[in-house]
Amino acid sequence: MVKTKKFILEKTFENMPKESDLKLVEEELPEIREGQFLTEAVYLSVDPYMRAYVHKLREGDTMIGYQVAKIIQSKHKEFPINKYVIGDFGWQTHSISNGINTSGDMLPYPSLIPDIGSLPLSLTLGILGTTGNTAYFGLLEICKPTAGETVVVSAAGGAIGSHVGQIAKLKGCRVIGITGSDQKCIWLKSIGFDEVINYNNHSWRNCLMEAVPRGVDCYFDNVGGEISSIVIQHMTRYGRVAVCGSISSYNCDIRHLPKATIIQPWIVFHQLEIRGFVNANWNSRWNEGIKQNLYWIKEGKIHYKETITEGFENMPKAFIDLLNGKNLGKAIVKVK
Ligand SMILES: NC(=O)C1=CN([C@@H]2O[C@H](COP(=O)(O)OP(=O)(O)OC[C@H]3O[C@@H](n4cnc5c(N)ncnc54)[C@H](OP(=O)(O)O)[C@@H]3O)[C@@H](O)[C@H]2O)C=CC1
Ligand SMILES: C/C=C/C(C)=O
Repeated sequence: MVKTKKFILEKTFENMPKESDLKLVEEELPEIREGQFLTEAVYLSVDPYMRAYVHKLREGDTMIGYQVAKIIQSKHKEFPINKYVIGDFGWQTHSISNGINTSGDMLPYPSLIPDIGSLPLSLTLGILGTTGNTAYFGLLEICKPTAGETVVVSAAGGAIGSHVGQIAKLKGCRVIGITGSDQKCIWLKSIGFDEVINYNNHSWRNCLMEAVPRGVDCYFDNVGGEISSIVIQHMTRYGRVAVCGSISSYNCDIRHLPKATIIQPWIVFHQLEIRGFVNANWNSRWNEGIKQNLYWIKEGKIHYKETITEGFENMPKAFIDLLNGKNLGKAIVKVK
């Protein structure tokens, strides 16, 4: 009999989650049946959507999330023992799966991890997985940047933002990142961003104006709220906005969202295209994104960082750290 450890939602989050909202419990798993396999988690992904989607959970439910896991028992011919799998197994150490996605978000998981050579398996949760493909398809298919254009990306020091900026540079664009700390600004400059603005600096709006003298052609929006309203006011005619996320609102009760500057006049008179998207939109091209990002990493054209927290029991801390902006690049928990 195998025991799993898992985090359940003890208390629905109010504003910023607290560690006490989550409870670590143990549960005995049954023997696997024909068509099932048993996994042991190696890396857990730590993502903002866990906060945004938590309203779909009831108290007592296992927290949602993706992980890289090793198959330790199998009665499923497509998921053999000792292989590694990416699965929507939630915040738990051991899981039984029948190979079918149960989270309902339509990403192509569970699936065996792709061949990434000697690179760390954790990358398949980040730059060689969902965040990598979100950056790749969101930027190229919605913003459609062309050489010489100005691209702004918010949450630039995070997993998706840092990747978006580098792809835009590869396409010949001028790239401005907006992020929340000087340490992140320094790293982003070192990997090729033309300008990086710390939104915690009170003069950040002026810095943005100076950084985009010809206006913003493309905005990759990870944060929403006032930062995005300000960027959108600086867009050029026919500018394109890819709305990837709105993390500035995730900790707010939907009835008490912060007010942001009205942007409709700029949308109308500059004839902007603003489009939201979810990464699963490109499921049919999923491997194309992975292959391209792998190629860029191997060629040294794209750089990445991971913030790895050790220990399954530290998952709540890693999650709260992410919401507080403490991660540089992709946030991951290493189980052992
Ligand atoms: N549409 C889709 O298919 C997907 C969308 N997403 C979305 O993409 C965005 C980025 O995700 P991801 O790269 O995984 O996460 P990140 O690695 O970017 O981590 C989140 C970052 O957001 C920033 N942040 C937190 N609170 C605020 C705030 N109030 N205002 C501004 N910035 C804030 C912090 O950095 P800082 O120091 O800069 O404040 C933090 O590090 C999120 O909005 C997420 O929900 C993610 C996956 C798929
Ligand atoms: C599909 C992921 C969405 C967010 C909001 O993170």
